[in-house]
Amino acid sequence: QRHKFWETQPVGQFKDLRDASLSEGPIEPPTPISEVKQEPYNLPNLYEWVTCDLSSADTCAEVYNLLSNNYVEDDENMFRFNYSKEFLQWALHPPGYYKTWHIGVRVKSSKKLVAFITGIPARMRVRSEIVSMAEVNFLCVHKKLRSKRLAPVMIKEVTRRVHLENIWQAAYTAGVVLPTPITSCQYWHRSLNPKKLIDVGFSRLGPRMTMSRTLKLYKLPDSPVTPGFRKMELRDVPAVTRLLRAYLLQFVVAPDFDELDVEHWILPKEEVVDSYVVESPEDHEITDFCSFYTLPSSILGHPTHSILKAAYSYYNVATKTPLVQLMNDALIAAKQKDFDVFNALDVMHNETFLKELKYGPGDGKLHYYLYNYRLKQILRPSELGLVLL
Ligand SMILES: CCCCCCCCCCCCCC(=O)CSCCNC(=O)CCNC(=O)[C@H](O)C(C)(C)COP(=O)(O)OP(=O)(O)OC[C@H]1O[C@@H](n2cnc3c(N)ncnc32)[C@H](O)[C@@H]1OP(=O)(O)O
Ligand SMILES: CCOC(=O)c1cnc2ccc(OC)cc2c1SCCC#N
Repeated sequence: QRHKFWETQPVGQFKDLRDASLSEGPIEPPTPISEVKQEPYNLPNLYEWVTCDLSSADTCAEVYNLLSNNYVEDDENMFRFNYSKEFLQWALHPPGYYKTWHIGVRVKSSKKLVAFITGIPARMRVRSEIVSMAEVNFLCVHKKLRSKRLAPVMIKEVTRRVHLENIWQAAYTAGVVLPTPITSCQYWHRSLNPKKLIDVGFSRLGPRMTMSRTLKLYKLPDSPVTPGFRKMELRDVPAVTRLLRAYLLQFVVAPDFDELDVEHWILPKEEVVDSYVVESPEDHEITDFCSFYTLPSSILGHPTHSILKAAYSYYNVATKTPLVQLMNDALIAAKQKDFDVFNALDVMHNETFLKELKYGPGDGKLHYYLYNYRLKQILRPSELGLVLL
């Protein structure tokens, strides 16, 4: 199919896939900042660019409402992601962020926010290369303005603003297939509240299964079983950083986190991100950690249920505790916090525990992309060490 916009972009093109002569690395060289377009791209007349300051409660509320009503829905329109305001501030204010990369489009007359796209800076490792990238996310055009080719303008504008900071690569995910995924991952879901998932129509009672038999199947202990399993604290940041950096080295693409990054991305934040460490009772060494983030979804058109409370597996490292036991404790911790479902992608070592812990495969796929960086061949999900929000 024709990708009229994406065919113009420095991304792996489908026709290149069989051309083994193409080398791995940047597709286009950087250009001098003076040659980067200095002024914003043209929008259709009725609209204007705005930089969204997420530290402003009013602007954050406008962004929240736009996404809450117009962001990603599953193919059956059963759910729509409902990122919270606190989550958006966390996701968009990492160390070194640029306010100018939080880009909105308003209607000139009414000042209504009708489109949004964001970038955050990230130091990424691709094989043995450390590459400064933008992580692009939260691309959203109001439902009433779809199919007007606004998305390519949003993408070109965030690209321009990233170029102005002398960054030439990006990473992003999408549920849609675009030129060209570096890998395609599968979502897996572990029921924590099977009755609610059946009520909303996501799950169905298995054949020869009663509701009570189903509840029993997914029942978990009341508290984590691993000795020394506790909430992560600020004092654990150095140890968790060491564990995570060593663990991520085995993957082809992974973030190059330092202690400041770990403090921002992994330290627990109420209703945003939860993380636990295993502190060995003998020598108080931190041997393992697990983490998950909170991303609720609106349940569309249900008479009694309006919100699905979903936890998403984030970064997990097990060096002494079996990974399956660590991840079962994560399930137990999430159930204690009243989550309805625990979701995980088949990235990193996740496929080693999914079936044993009673995850079921989802029907959606998540494709990962790099902008202006070619990989010689597509990766297996287990070669990917990156989770985007
Ligand atoms: C060096 C720095 C570089 C930084 C930039 C890096 C790249 C960052 C790239 C962005 C990464 C975002 C990651 C992210 O946020 C996570 S993926 C979530 C994207 N958002 C949603 O799905 C929300 C609901 N949908 C919408 O708001 C609209 O449908 C959107 C805005 C998605 C498209 O609006 P529309 O009104 O439905 O469509 P037109 O305006 O008429 O435009 C059609 C063109 O847009 C292409 N399209 C459609 N969906 C796309 C998607 N998810 N990524 C990229 N491209 C996408 C499509 O292929 C076509 O191009 P083609 O003709 O070539 O095929
Ligand atoms: C019960 C299992 O499904 C989800 O948790 C869920 C929730 N909200 C969504 C909103 C938009 C959406 O659009 C793709 C999917 C979901 C999904 S399934 C894929 C995410 C995961 N895991």
